[in-house]
Amino acid sequence: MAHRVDAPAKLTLRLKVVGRRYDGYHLIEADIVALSLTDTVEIGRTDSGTRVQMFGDPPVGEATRYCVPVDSSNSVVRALDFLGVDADVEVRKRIPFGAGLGGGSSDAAALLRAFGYCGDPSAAIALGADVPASLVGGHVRVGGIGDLVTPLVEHAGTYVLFVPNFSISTAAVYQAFDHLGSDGGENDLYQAACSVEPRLSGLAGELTRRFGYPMRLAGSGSTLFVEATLEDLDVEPQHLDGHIAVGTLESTVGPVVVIECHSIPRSVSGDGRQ
Ligand SMILES: C[C@@](CO)(OP(=O)(O)O)[C@H](O)COP(=O)(O)OP(=O)(O)OC[C@H]1O[C@@H](n2ccc(N)nc2=O)[C@H](O)[C@@H]1O
Ligand SMILES: Nc1ncnc2c1ncn2[C@@H]1O[C@H](COP(=O)(O)OP(=O)(O)O)[C@@H](O)[C@H]1O
Repeated sequence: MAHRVDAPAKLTLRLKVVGRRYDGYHLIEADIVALSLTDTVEIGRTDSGTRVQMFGDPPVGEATRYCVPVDSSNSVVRALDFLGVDADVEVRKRIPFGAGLGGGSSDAAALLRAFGYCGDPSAAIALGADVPASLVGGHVRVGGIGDLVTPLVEHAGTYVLFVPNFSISTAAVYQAFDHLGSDGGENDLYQAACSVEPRLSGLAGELTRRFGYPMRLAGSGSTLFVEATLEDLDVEPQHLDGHIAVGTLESTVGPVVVIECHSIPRSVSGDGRQ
């Protein structure tokens, strides 16, 4: 019988780089919330080795189906290896990939949860920097390189995410940070992300002028976000999908997918520990 679990996206509300480790990884302090924007991971038994399939739910997830490999680099395949089990897994993607929303990490964490993983969340850092935070779920403070996770009092927020049609490499952003440092804002990676992808600052300026809200950067990008509703921004949703509302808008750097979603508590997004 198949077992189905949600894999929530995450939103980094604040990120400080506080140092660098011997191997070049960055030590961070970040506040992260789990979101009602989710992938769905369906796990079935197999008699013939692991099989992973990705499906994309339009309008947000469809590109992922073509762009995310299902080989040994896929976070789900890596999570099965980590557990030492085989399974037949179908992932329905709604979380845009490479957008700083932690979709790959969350799929891996969902799989660990589904198999009843009860080891130390920090050990799961081997699967990706955001996996320990995804395992704990809800509103958390993250330290170390992403491996030290402290649950925080739940934070109820509604957010509008602006997802452009370009992604930004996390590794390139951290590398740029080493040369540029921070501009002192709430996300230390903003200046570095804009240098790796110059379209980002243009888009942030354009959206700020259009909606009157200062744009915030999700993690290493490319998603920009505000704490507001689509109604506050006077944007009409074109598609309602459970706990999210989706629209699109044109910008000078191409189409932008607009998603309204809200934070979800640890009791439904993580391992439930308080
Ligand atoms: C910035 C954050 C904030 O939550 O998330 P994203 O916005 O990318 O989702 C994380 O630190 C990223 O998470 P994630 O994108 O999963 O990183 P990984 O794939 O594990 O690492 C990609 C690369 O980023 C660099 N890296 C990652 C994490 C870290 N603390 N220091 C680093 O220097 C390393 O070069 C690594 O090879
Ligand atoms: N299950 C997965 N879902 C999404 N991306 C994955 C997955 N497995 C591996 N990846 C790879 O991880 C990279 C980062 O994707 P993702 O986790 O969605 O973004 P981010 O790290 O920006 O939050 C992508 O380039 C993608 O090819």
